[in-house]
Amino acid sequence: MTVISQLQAGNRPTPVAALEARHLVKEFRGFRATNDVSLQINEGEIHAIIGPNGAGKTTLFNLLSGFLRPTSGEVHLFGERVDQLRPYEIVRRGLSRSFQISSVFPTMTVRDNVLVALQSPTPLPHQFWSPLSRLDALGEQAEQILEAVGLGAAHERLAADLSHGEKRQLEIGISLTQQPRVLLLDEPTSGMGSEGIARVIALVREVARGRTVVLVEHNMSVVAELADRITVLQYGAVLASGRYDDVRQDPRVIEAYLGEEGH
Ligand SMILES: Nc1ncnc2c1ncn2[C@@H]1O[C@H](COP(=O)(O)OP(=O)(O)OP(=O)(O)O)[C@@H](O)[C@H]1O
Repeated sequence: MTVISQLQAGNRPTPVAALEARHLVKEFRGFRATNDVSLQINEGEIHAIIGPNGAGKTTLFNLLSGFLRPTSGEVHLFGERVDQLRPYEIVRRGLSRSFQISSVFPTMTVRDNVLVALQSPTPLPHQFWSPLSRLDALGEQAEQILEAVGLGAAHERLAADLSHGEKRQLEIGISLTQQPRVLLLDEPTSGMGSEGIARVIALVREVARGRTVVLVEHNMSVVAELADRITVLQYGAVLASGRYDDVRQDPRVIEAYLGEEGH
């Protein structure tokens, strides 16, 4: 390494870890679904977690968001250890997630779905019993969120009548009600056609402004479009982690996963 390159490397600002896994292990009756996973997700980045079916992506998401307690290891959110906290306590600290299985109430309107989420006791418990003026303010907030996720024109529709893609947009809107600094998205484009996928890519870019996004995603062109860095899981362990263009050339990754997809 030359002096100049050393200086350049030295001058690079140290990235701030938004979310960090340290030697995470999760065992289900002796089976290791998560096997010594350490990874750092930097503030402001879009980070994709990929891997073949059964590689442990959902389990890792559940560990990062407090829906599962690790067998061993730690999770840190902005430097604070959170792996022993309950999911709502983690939400209060700035992490929110969407689910592969829909969290939308089908018999309510799109707007009411967002309103209910805005009134949930997290992150501000005193909002639960709100005076009417407070509800007006929440109504405005709901409209802004719907606008942001591209559902501004759909607010009076029943959630059940939304297309699959629109439901995913609404789910992202619901996650945004908690004003997360870190947003976890579980397969945001699953089951979508190319038009829906293009819309979700644009939406994720939009919501990623000023926040950190971690997504589990099977569609490699979506990953290539969106991710600053990726982590590849295999058999519960990290196979590779880094910039997409570097990781996709890793022969182990090509063999384990990307090769299957013809990339
Ligand atoms: N609650 C559980 N009890 C027992 N085994 C489990 C449990 N949850 C997950 N597993 C196992 O852990 C492994 C990882 O599962 P996980 O759902 O995390 O993988 P994944 O990468 O998300 O898969 P997919 O891409 O198919 O959604 C699988 O072998 C699965 O059967």
